[in-house]
This record gives sequence, C-alpha cells and structure tokens, in this order.
Amino acid sequence: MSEPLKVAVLGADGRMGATVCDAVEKAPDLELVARLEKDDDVASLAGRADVAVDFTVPSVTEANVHALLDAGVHAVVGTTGWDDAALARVEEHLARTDGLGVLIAPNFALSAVLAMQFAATAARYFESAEVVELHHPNKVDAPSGTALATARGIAAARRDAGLGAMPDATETQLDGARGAVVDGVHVHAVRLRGLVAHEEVVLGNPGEQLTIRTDSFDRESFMPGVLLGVREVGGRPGLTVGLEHLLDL
Ligand SMILES: NC(=O)C1=CN([C@@H]2O[C@H](COP(=O)(O)OP(=O)(O)OC[C@H]3O[C@@H](n4cnc5c(N)ncnc54)[C@H](O)[C@@H]3O)[C@@H](O)[C@H]2O)C=CC1
Ligand SMILES: O=C(O)C1=N[C@H](C(=O)O)C[C@H](O)C1
Repeated sequence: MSEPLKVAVLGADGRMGATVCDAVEKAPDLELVARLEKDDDVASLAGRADVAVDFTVPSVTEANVHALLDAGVHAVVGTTGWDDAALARVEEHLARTDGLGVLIAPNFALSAVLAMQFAATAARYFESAEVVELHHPNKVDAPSGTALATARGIAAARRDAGLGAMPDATETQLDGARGAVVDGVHVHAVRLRGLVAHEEVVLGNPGEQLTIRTDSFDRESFMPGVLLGVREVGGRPGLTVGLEHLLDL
C-alpha cells in the first residue's frame, strides 16, 4: 500500500477547517499532519505536507497560497475573495515552481457546482435571470463567492448568445433594493440565523419561470469535493479554478 498523502489545514479552528480536519482524519489514504491557525507559520510546512487546504478569510488567503508555493506544497482553496488579478499572480508564481498545483473552488458541494452549470446552460433561453444567495449570519463576505461565479457564468452565456440587457423599468429605488449588479446580473444576499449555504437562480420568460436551487444543510456537503481536490491537485500542475474541472460532468 502506498504512503498516505500528508495534508495540512489552514483555518483549522474555523467552521470549514474543523470539518475538513475530521474528514481527512477519517480518510485511510490521507494523514493530517498540521492544523494551522492565524499567527502560525506556513513555511513550517516545507517537507512536512504534500497538500494544504485553505479555509481562512478573504484578506489572507492569497498570501497563504504564495507562502504554500514557496514551501513546495500543493494548495486546495475554498476561501472566497479571489479576483482576476489575484488569480493571475498565483498563475505567475506557479509557473516558477516545479509542477505545483493550486485548485481554487468557490463551492465544493456537488449540488452547487451543478446549479452553477445548469444556470449557465439555461441563461441563453430566458429574458431575465437573477441570483439570490442565502447564508448563515456569521458569513463575513457578501455576495457569496458562489453567487459571484454563478452571475458571471450567466452573464458569459448571455453574451455568447448575443442577448442584451435584461428588462427592468426601475427608475427610483432605495439604495440596495435591487441588490448588487455583477456583469449585468442582479445578485441578492440574505443572512438568516438557521441557514448554512443556499442559492436560488430564477430565470424568467413571458408566462414562465425556471428556478434552480441548491441547499447545503450541513458542511459535510463540501467534504467529498474537498477530498477529491486534495487527492487530485498534485496531478494537475498549474491553476485550476472550479471543481467542475475534476468532475466528469
Ligand atoms: N468553497 C467552498 O465550498 C466553501 C467556502 N467557504 C469559504 O471559506 C472561508 C471560511 O469559512 P468559515 O470556515 O465559515 O469561516 P470561519 O470564520 O469559521 O473560519 C476561518 C478560520 O480561519 C482562521 N484564520 C484567519 N486568518 C488565518 C491565517 N492567516 N492563517 C490560518 N488561519 C486563519 C480564523 O481564525 C478562523 O478559525 C470563507 O471565505 C467562506 O466563504 C465556506 C464554505 C464552503
Ligand atoms: O461562507 C460560507 O458559508 C460559504 N461560502 C462560500 C461562498 O461564499 O460561496 C461557499 C458556500 O456558499 C458557503
């Protein structure tokens, strides 16, 4: 039997980090070698970990990834807050490594990955589309990374299909009443005690509506995707954005 893959978790005391630590400890082919929290030194992972999983906060995740690459460790990242410039800096850093891989995914739940894909597929057939994301009230960012990715996917599909702006006669409104606008797609964020992570995409035509909804009722829902990423990232040099690239969809 081959040696277990050595895994470190960054943000190990957080909601996601703690769940990932449990999942790694239960997997016979993986070994949890480090639980890092803020103020711990990422450089200490050099030679100790093969792969690190980052579920920290948007303000530190990019620096963590650069430190992991400097330490020679592959990275699986679920933390939100990535923009094109940050992704480009990671790609540039990866090009200077000896075949390291980084996987960044806005959502590791299969239902969410499928919902994003279904929304992008449906977008070209509808005049209107809006995204509503609903989360626990301890979430620090809005809109969610998943909602941003969903809206961008819808916008790209509409552009490719040659669709113009969506119908909207709103002239006067209270600030924020129509949500945020991401590439022309309205995105609304609900924060509600009792929720975990949910998203609804509503698409409308005259006389009909399609609703695509994903619900993560438990953080367990993200674990198969995270563990798949941990097992596969070492065989995928360079930057991969989105779990869909690892699934046979
Ligand atoms: N991609 C996905 O499927 C999912 C992504 N997320 C994202 O993951 C991130 C974390 O979410 P939660 O676990 O709910 O947050 P949380 O607030 O429960 O956990 C974050 C943890 O990171 C720690 N931390 C802060 N700075 C650090 C540093 N420099 N090094 C190491 N640890 C540090 C904090 O002390 C805390 O324990 C968020 O951006 C969230 O949106 C959450 C769920 C699923
Ligand atoms: O903070 C969360 O909880 C989640 N964050 C990710 C996001 O912002 O999309 C993924 C999921 O929605 C849960």
